[in-house]
This record gives sequence, C-alpha cells and structure tokens, in this order.
Amino acid sequence: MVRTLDDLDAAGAAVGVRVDINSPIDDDGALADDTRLQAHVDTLDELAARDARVVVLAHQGRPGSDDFTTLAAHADRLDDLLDAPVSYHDTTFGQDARDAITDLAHGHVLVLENTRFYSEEVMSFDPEVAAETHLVTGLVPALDAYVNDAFAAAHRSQPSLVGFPAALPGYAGRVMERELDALGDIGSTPTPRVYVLGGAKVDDSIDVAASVLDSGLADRVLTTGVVGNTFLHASGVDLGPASTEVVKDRAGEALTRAEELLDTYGDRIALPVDVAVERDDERIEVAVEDLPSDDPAMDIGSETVAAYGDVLDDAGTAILNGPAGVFEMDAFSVGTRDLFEAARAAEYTVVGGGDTAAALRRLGLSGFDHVSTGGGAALTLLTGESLPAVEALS
Ligand SMILES: Nc1ncnc2c1ncn2[C@@H]1O[C@H](COP(=O)(O)OP(=O)(O)OP(=O)(O)O)[C@@H](O)[C@H]1O
Ligand SMILES: O=C(O)[C@H](O)COP(=O)(O)O
Repeated sequence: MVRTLDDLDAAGAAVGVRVDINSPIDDDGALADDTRLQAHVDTLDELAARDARVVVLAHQGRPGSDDFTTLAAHADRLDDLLDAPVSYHDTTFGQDARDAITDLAHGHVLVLENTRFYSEEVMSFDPEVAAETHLVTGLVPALDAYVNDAFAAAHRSQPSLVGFPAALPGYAGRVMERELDALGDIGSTPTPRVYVLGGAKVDDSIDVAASVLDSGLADRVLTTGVVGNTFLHASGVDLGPASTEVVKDRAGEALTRAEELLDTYGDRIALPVDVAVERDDERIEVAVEDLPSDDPAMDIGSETVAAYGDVLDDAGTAILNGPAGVFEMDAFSVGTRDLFEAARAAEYTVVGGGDTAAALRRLGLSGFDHVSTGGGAALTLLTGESLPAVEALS
C-alpha cells in the first residue's frame, strides 16, 4: 500500500517532492515544451495551499546529452504555472541547500538544481544504499517528508527516487496516484493487445518488446521510429549509411537482442514496409525493398501507417510509446500524426512518453483513454513489472 497526500500532515512541513520535469530543450537552451511541468501543478499547488514548504527535486537530461542543463528555466516556468511563488537554488544538497530550505516560507516552492549534476544520481542503488548517498543524507536533515510524484522516472533506482523513503515518511503525489490507477492492471485490459514501440530509446523498447512477447501480454508489437529502423536492420535490411549509423549508435548491444526476438517472435513483430527519408529538405517515401538510401530514414511511410492501422482497427488495447518519426520537423511528423490518429480505433488506448506527449500537443492530437507522463516507466508497468520507486514507497 502506498500512502498518498491524503495521509500527509503538510502544514508547516518541509516536503521534498521528486517530480519529473525532464523536458525537450531548444537549441538555445529554452524549454521547448512544458507538458510535464503542467502535470505536477496539482501536487505542488495542493501542498503549497496546505501550507507546506515545498522543495522540488528533479533531473533534466543525462550527462553528455544536449538537453543536460540547469533547472533555472523550469523554475521560471513553474512560477508562471503555479499559484504559489517559486524560487530556484543552484545547488542540490549540502549546507547551502539546507539553508535555503530552512529560509523557505510556508506555502512557497523552492526548485533545487538538477539532481543528475551529481554522479550518484546516474547510478542505480538498492533503497537502503541509496539512503546513504551524499544527495540523500545532505538533504534529509532539512526535510520532514518526501513525496514522489515522478512517475515518469519511477523505473530508475537512483537516489532521489528510491533513497528518501528509507529515511523519511514517503508518499505518492497526485500524478503518481493517477498513473498507478490507470496503468497498474494492464493484464485486465481488452485483447488483442497491441504495443506500438517507437522513439529513440531503443534499448528500453527492446527490453519491453521482449518482456511483453515472453509474457503473452502483447499479441502484436508494431515498430516505428529508430526502434523500427533497428528491427529492419536486425532483419537484414540495409537501410543505408546514415540510418545505420543512428541505429548502431542508439541500439548498441540491443541489436543482438532484436535479432533474437525476430527469430523467436517474427510473426508477432511488425516492421515498417516503407520509410520517409530526407532528400534536399524534402520528405521522400521509399519502400523497404528499394533501400538502401543515402538519405536518413526519419519517419515511417504511408504504407506502414495503413498496414499498422489495419491491426489497430481490431485491437482491444493499443499501447503507444515513442514518436514514429522526427515529429519536431513538420515533414516527418506525418507518420506520428496518422498512426496515433489510427490508434484511437482501438477499444482502449494508452499513450506514454515525454516526447510522445510533446508530439501529441504539437500535433493537436487528443481522444486517448490515458495519456501517461511516463515513457519507460509506463512501459515497465505495462509489461506487468513493478517500479523500483513505487516499491520503495510501499
Ligand atoms: N527515425 C528517426 N530518426 C531519428 N530520430 C527519431 C526517429 N524517430 C523518432 N525519433 C526521435 O525520437 C525522439 C523521442 O524518442 P524517446 O524514445 O525519447 O520518446 P519518449 O516519448 O520521450 O519516450 P521516453 O519518455 O521513454 O523518453 C524524438 O526526439 C524523435 O525526433
Ligand atoms: O524521460 C524519461 O523517460 C524520464 O525522465 C527518465 O529519463 P531517463 O530515461 O534519462 O532516466
């Protein structure tokens, strides 16, 4: 049983709230989409309205990636979104951060710096060990309670996600509660169940494909995005140098697993039958049998959308994670738009993923039964597995 905000005596308490506001970042470092920030407004405003001193913990990007950056812009945006006043502090733990928490007024919100600026936060730990990390021990003395609202990161065993509940009373926030309600019992959703796996986190998606095919949760797996290109490569298709480089870079070791999955479950895994490449700044659709192409495959083609649409028409449950192409560019958002529109034909449709939610907003798509803030986390739950951060709260 996980305790919720209903069980928390918030008034006057310093409450550390782990949120997931990991968002797309523009080339100039600005927030490109605030969907994930909006999701946490209920939890943060509720705690502030109940007179808590609200301390926000979050990550942005991964070390080395272009979107690995400070949370200053996130704090500014939260200040616009929340009723409560929001300030930002440029460290995460230690005396300086504890002083900022002590000085925080009741009903105010303080955003601490990106947790992943500290090496412990990109490692995985058991909860008891995570509770001993510098990040956790450096904050615990200043906090009275811990709320985990970061559903989208709940599949990670990083200190800010699993360490605090071992040291402080822990509670699920409103986003966490809603997501667990909607996604906690995937085995009872209508069949046939179709998983549509796209985007660029290929290793995560291949793990999910393996798990749902092994367990029988998935009747079919439809592949798109870099995931689709990876399965095409694994099936022996020569995509051409540009796309092959992306596949090898994103898939790494997972490529072998993709080959094994095709050997075992080839009839239940669908591969794109055409792709859209970028040639002279234009979208050109190329049938898979006409590959390789020197130009990068940036989207699925219309024949693939049609074929996958037929499967989705008959689906009891459609679970979609990851955009079908580079939706950030208009010409290559077509596959994502048409495929997600087609998925609404399923009896019950669940959509997940940080970039996926951003894509839905950008393309004006709605009408799904549940839009999860989580990508990998939603998929972990949708494979029937438990989430380490939720286990730590229980
Ligand atoms: N064919 C492709 N080539 C290159 N990039 C692609 C292609 N298809 C999709 N992408 C990119 O994939 C990225 C999104 O992938 P990602 O796996 O992060 O999805 P997500 O919805 O954010 O899931 P999660 O929340 O698990 O991260 C987008 O930036 C998109 O441009
Ligand atoms: O965007 C996500 O899926 C979450 O914020 C987790 O990010 P990660 O995959 O970098 O751990």
